[in-house]
Amino acid sequence: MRLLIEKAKAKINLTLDVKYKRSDGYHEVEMIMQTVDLYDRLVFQERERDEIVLTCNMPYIPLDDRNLVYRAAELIKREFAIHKGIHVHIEKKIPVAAGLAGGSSDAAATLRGLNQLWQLGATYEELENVGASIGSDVPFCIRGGTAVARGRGEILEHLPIQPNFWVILAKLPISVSTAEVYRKLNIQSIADHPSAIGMIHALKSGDIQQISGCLGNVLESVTFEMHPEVAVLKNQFLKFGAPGVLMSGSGPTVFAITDREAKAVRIYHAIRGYSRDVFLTRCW
Ligand SMILES: C[C@@](CO)(OP(=O)(O)O)[C@H](O)COP(=O)(O)OP(=O)(O)OC[C@H]1O[C@@H](n2ccc(N)nc2=O)[C@H](O)[C@@H]1O
Ligand SMILES: Nc1ncnc2c1ncn2[C@@H]1O[C@H](COP(=O)(O)OP(=O)(O)O)[C@@H](O)[C@H]1O
Repeated sequence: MRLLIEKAKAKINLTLDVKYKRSDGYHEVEMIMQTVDLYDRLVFQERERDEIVLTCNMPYIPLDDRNLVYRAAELIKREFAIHKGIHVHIEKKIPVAAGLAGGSSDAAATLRGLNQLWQLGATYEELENVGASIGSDVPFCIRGGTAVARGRGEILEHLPIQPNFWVILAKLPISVSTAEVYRKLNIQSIADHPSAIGMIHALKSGDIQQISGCLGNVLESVTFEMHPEVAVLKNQFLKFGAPGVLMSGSGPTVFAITDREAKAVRIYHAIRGYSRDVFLTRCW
């Protein structure tokens, strides 16, 4: 029985803008997405029987078709008419319901992993198309890196840049519903729309002050209103001297960026006094 291991990396949104609410209920977005080097590990092992079996190191993650890994495996089996069984062990490190796309990245890793294990020959583009039916963030997570995401998040423009800075992530012990945050967003009241083009220029320049100045997320104020402690956490990061601080996605994770290792380590230790889930990582 063959065995395969895939990393499923977390993402952050360096910019997140919402243009309008669409007639299908989704929001038209423009976001600069960036993978960071914090990842779940997925171990795939073939089974004799034609079944999907999930196990996970975290007790409260559903192991049935509510899990995005299960849905991804089911989908790829149906799409490619595969009648084989698979056991996927999910070793979670990415906090759940955090705005870091942990579930989406696990689903993307499942599509990549099974494509390889069963030698299906699907291209990244084909996997992105399959992934879009699982969730808006899944297509980006197939390739990761740095990309502009438009549409509901599934229309991707991959950017040939490799940003080089430290990312300190902190998540408070609260869960945020993405659907609820989008529902509560009042698009008319958005005063400051972040510029994806501005961020692309800043990333190309590599200047951390310029990158920091371009960070922006229109969902921040919605989540801050629902959970004021997230705004407090952002202010703590700023007090510790982080050049750029932003909430990722619909939250509640807040991240800080810096190009100096000593500063990153200092901020990491300082913020641990305010939040239990803190990670010192890099973008890739
Ligand atoms: C906000 C973002 C930013 O990257 O990330 P997270 O905070 O979830 O990590 C994404 O837009 C989240 O994408 P994802 O979490 O995959 O969303 P989906 O499962 O497709 O949708 C969950 C729900 O969010 C709302 N939704 C999602 C995407 C979008 N462009 N417009 C929406 O209105 C819809 O109500 C949808 O039913
Ligand atoms: N493999 C998975 N890992 C984490 N959460 C999952 C997974 N599959 C389904 N979920 C569910 O998806 C929801 C959102 O999880 P996640 O992707 O971590 O959040 P976010 O989109 O905010 O980054 C959670 O309620 C969780 O129960």
